[in-house]
Amino acid sequence: MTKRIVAFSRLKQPQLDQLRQEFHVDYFEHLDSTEDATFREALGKAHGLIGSSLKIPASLLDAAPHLEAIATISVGYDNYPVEEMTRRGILLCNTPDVLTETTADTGFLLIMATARRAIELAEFVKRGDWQAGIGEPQFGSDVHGKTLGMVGMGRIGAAIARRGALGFDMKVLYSNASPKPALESALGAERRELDALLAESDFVCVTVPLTPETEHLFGAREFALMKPSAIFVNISRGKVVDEPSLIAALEKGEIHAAGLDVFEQEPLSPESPLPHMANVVALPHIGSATHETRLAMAQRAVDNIRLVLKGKRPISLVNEAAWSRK
Ligand SMILES: NC(=O)c1ccc[n+]([C@@H]2O[C@H](COP(=O)([O-])OP(=O)(O)OC[C@H]3O[C@@H](n4cnc5c(N)ncnc54)[C@H](O)[C@@H]3O)[C@@H](O)[C@H]2O)c1
Ligand SMILES: O=C(O)[C@H](O)CO
Repeated sequence: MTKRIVAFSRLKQPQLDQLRQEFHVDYFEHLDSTEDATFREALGKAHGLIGSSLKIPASLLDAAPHLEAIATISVGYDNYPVEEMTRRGILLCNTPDVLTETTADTGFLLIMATARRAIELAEFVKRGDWQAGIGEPQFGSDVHGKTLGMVGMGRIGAAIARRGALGFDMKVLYSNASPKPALESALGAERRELDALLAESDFVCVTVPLTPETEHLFGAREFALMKPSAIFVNISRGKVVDEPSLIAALEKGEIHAAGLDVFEQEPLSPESPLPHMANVVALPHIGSATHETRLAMAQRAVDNIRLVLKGKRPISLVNEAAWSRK
């Protein structure tokens, strides 16, 4: 029997062809909702599911009685019902490593663009406002030599810290679930409790996953602990931040500026004050969005699902417990 895969995100033709050589593929290039009737019908026969950027509720698993694995084209997996998948023996595979450096580049882009006001001042030139030499009203803040506070020192956190310490001579502080002695020796990084890190850092950069523990980790209390000159950068997930508290902190001058790739609601509503604030750089969740990296992520997801459906261990597995039950 040929196994069946439902693909619910855009894949390149060679990747689709690769899947089609071994499996029957129901391909939904643009799927807006898991309520779509044709999608649900295909899911009823599917052994594998591959895609990204869609919330998969636990109840959807009832519509997929033959499902063996989901391969998400992302490292983050907060929009999947991991516990319920494990209970049912369904594997969840993700795409770590292949996107680490690109996402770290985007994190550092936010640090630089926000500190040096690059977007705001590029708009100033575009509007024709550059009429004379620039002066203090256009000055930014230095990045080199400052203190970088990493909240989350995993793959992406470490890659941003490395850029800061080795490329920009920054002092690196970090808060992480476990100590990182190798990074302490290599980068001179120092571990801090979150409150101390917030009080000491010039840049606070968030790279934790979204979990019940990290949801709204940043609220009014945390922003009040930061320096008035601090720049806050979020490259992880929007829900790690209580957005009204961030907006209030920026408005009151409790912190100086913010660089944001992710938001509580995506796409960000045009009604949100954030993209209209001069001291905010807002990007549309492009952490990993380069041609090279998105291709590598999709290929990793394709490789993961092919392996699982052939009875082999995937390259990147989130729920080990589901594998050990096989
Ligand atoms: N903006 C984007 O496009 C984009 C791209 C890739 C990843 N991400 C996000 O970045 C996250 C991190 O990716 P990664 O590959 O670095 O993951 P990772 O698992 O390697 O690193 C996460 C780190 O956070 C730490 N952590 C967890 N809870 C914490 C807490 N409460 N306080 C301090 N540290 C805590 C963990 O110990 C771990 O070291 C992903 O889960 C995803 O949500 C966003
Ligand atoms: O988690 C991830 O991989 C990124 O957010 C891209 O979707």
